[in-house]
Amino acid sequence: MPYTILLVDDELEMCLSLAELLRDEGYATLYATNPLDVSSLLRQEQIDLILMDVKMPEIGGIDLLKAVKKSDASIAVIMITGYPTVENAVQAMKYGALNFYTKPLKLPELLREIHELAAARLQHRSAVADPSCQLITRNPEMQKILKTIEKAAPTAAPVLITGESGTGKEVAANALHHLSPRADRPFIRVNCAALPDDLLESELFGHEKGAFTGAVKERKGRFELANTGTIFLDEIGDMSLKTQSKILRVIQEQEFERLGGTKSIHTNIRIITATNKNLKKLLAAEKFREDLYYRLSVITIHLPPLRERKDDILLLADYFIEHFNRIYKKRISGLREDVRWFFQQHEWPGNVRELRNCLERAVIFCEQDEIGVNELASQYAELIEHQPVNTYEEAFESLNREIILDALDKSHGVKKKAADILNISRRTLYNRMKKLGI
Ligand SMILES: Nc1ncnc2c1ncn2[C@@H]1O[C@H](COP(=O)(O)OP(=O)(O)OP(=O)(O)O)[C@@H](O)[C@H]1O
Repeated sequence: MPYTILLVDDELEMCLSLAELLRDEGYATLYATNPLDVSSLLRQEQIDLILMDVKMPEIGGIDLLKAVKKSDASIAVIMITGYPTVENAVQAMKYGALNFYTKPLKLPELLREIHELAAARLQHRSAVADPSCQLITRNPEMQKILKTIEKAAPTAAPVLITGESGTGKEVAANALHHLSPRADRPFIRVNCAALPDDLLESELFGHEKGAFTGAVKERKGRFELANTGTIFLDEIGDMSLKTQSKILRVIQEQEFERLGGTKSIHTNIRIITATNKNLKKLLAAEKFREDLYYRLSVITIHLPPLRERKDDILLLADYFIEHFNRIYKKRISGLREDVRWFFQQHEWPGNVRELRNCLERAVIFCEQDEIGVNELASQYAELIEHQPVNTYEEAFESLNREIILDALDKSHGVKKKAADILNISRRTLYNRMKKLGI
């Protein structure tokens, strides 16, 4: 998607000449001569930057700036005026404008600033498109979680992510980092369950030479390496009370010492934690410090298990098939109907990870156009075989009906949209609806 600039000025001439100039520079442009049109444009288009006149008859630029920032703080705004006053410039900066230009415009300066803004935004977008931080979903609960991630990301507030193993906690942590102003700083993950206590502490805080047998030279810990960036403490529920108290101190004082050291090391990091344990239960059993829990859970995100968001199963399946098609140079078009049906019935105890692994294997073994039972690992093939045969047709039909009705509901009855949601052609949708008597 190109970098899109919206021009808001009551002088049409000004809009047209700037739009042409910016288009020549490779940007997509839109313009509004009436500032009252801006809110609907913001809803319809993905706008990256607004160049806004300060003085307009319908609504003042400063009020419009406030409204824009309230609706989406990530949109950059540059104010332009023919009548500069110190008060206006101060107000513009106060409410989040990036700069304040006076007419006649110093074009080279303005263009340079726009190029820089566009480069940063496009780099940020490609980081967000990185699969390690892309949560694929169409589930309404998960959509709310994506909104929370977007809101929480620009802050430095600690985030606690809970959910069963394989639900995407690490992906969410990655997204939080990549959407934050720390995106180009380190993102350091530590699996707190993987190491015994002493080793974990040395891993987290580093050690001085001779701190313990085997510490032949000094070593920086993960907190030091993550300085100015984000540290992601995974499986926090498995951490000992002793290590918990040390983490609490880092949060409270933003300082720590290496093992065997006396010098305090100052650190500026954002902490994201995750666990698949029930921390409330650990609190009750006094296995997790309450004070630390409250420090870590300023923002909490709970990722539901895959069985509670069945509408994501086929979407994720298609996504993984595409992904592994690229890796293994295959051209598999999808799942055979009986496998699709089974995928929606299965409980997926290993959640998205299990689905991903299942499909990686299937793509490797598949020699046909679609993945059938034979390409699935034996445990799945057995499960499919043991499905009661007489109810299969019925169950399949009722499930199919449910999925189609759900898509029609989501698309407000627009069949083209429903077909897009289901990732099938409009003709296939019509045929299935006819067959099911919808
Ligand atoms: N919504 C999603 N979209 C795309 N990929 C996903 C999604 N959720 C999970 N994954 C993929 O599933 C796998 C497991 O996800 P992840 O490692 O984030 O889970 P987790 O909750 O951190 O698991 P654990 O508790 O075992 O560490 C990863 O390969 C990840 O890329």
